[in-house]
Amino acid sequence: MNAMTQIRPRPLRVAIAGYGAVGHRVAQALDDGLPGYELTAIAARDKPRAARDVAGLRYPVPVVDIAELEGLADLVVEAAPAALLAEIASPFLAAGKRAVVLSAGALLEQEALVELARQHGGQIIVPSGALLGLDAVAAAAQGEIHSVRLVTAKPVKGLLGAPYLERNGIDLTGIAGATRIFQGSARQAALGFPANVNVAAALSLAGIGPDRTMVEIWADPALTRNTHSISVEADSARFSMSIEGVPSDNPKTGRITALSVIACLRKLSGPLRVGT
Ligand SMILES: NC(=O)C1=CN([C@@H]2O[C@H](COP(=O)(O)OP(=O)(O)OC[C@H]3O[C@@H](n4cnc5c(N)ncnc54)[C@H](OP(=O)(O)O)[C@@H]3O)[C@@H](O)[C@H]2O)C=CC1
Ligand SMILES: O=C([O-])CC(=O)C(=O)O
Repeated sequence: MNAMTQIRPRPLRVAIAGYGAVGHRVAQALDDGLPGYELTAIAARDKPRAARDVAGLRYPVPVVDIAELEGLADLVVEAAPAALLAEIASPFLAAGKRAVVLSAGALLEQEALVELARQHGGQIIVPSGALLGLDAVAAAAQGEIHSVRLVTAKPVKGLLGAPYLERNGIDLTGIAGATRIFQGSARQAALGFPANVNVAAALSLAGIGPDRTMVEIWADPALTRNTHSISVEADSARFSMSIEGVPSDNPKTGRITALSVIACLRKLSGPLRVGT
């Protein structure tokens, strides 16, 4: 081979598990072209419906069951209901591959997945998702963090269906103003609101863990955006930040969540990497 020959690495094959608000947007970005990546498979619950949509992509890919994804890809983006996390991520991690995990709350109860990744040289990547500031929290965690607090406020329809509401007989439909509906640890928040506050879990994993990260959840009928405010006290810095996310087609999920996955993929493969 000529010493000047350039070997172009083959693109990383990406599978998307869950073709809802996040999966759909990430698939679109991959189909439009993300340098270093190639979309190769999608898992959906309603396969015929997803296949009809996927047929409209520039480069349609097979729509398959979750169990088939690992054979078709080097990395999986998990964008499915939280209960499916282990089923989606385990085969990839056991094969030493990477899993980008959106259902961060489920990860708190699935510590075996981290061990699986460790044993086989795989990696679980939790993107910033709908939150901000995880870079600063992770940096502060290299010193001593005294406290981390998250206050989440969502429009009522961004919270409906959460098991915590059902368990506690909380009916949000008639509330007149901003109402605090939960206060506790990130671990408790993840259990009670598995599809609503994955941000709390991600924050806790970046910082001082799910039992010391404190969370409040508010329902506010006057809000139109999913709002998350974090405040951190550490020996290196004190900071507070807020984000007002525009809901996506799924009112529970901010639009920025899928964009965070796309940015995360770019960061994993690009020649310039900015941020912790
Ligand atoms: N980390 C973060 O910051 C954030 C995380 N999230 C989390 O990200 C995940 C994805 O969110 P989002 O896209 O909004 O959720 P959606 O509900 O819009 O999409 C999930 C998709 O998974 C599909 N699905 C259900 N069962 C299966 C199955 N067995 N195999 C394949 N697909 C299946 C659903 O299909 P169907 O609709 O037909 O049931 C749906 O299309 C959720 O867990 C959400 O809580 C969301 C926002 C922020
Ligand atoms: O999108 C959001 O605002 C946050 C969200 O749903 C989650 O953390 O699960």
